[in-house]
Amino acid sequence: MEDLLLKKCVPCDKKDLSPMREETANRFRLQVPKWELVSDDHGVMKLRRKWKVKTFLQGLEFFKVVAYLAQAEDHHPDLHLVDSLNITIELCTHACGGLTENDFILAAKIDKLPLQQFLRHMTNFLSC
Ligand SMILES: C[C@H](O)[C@H](O)[C@H]1CNC2=NC(N)=NC(=O)C2=N1
Repeated sequence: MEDLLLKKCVPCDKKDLSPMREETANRFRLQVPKWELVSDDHGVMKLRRKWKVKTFLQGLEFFKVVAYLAQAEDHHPDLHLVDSLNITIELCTHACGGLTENDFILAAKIDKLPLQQFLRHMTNFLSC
């Protein structure tokens, strides 16, 4: 499997786009092991990772860094900041209601962002 970091998200407005199967998703996930594979109430597969930030404002700064990456890739994660300090990012491809390679590319690139400055404990750097 090619290095996700060397790839770029592709436009996902194509009608023939279909979500990957769980087996394929599990294979891709080996490259982004900090992300869990989850299914929502409608059975839509997503990637999810959690962090704890130092302050609420740092949470928003965290989002801003992720947002610039998302804009550059034209692929947009769901960003949650709950109970002031708890961040959850979920990735799926809305256009097809499931996971595509784009989600794994973005996950790999988020993992490489220098986010330590925002995080509450160094132990949480690897997620909490
Ligand atoms: C043309 C462009 O690729 C699409 O509008 C993108 C924008 N960002 C997106 N982000 C996500 N997460 N899912 C999408 O289907 C999606 N579509």
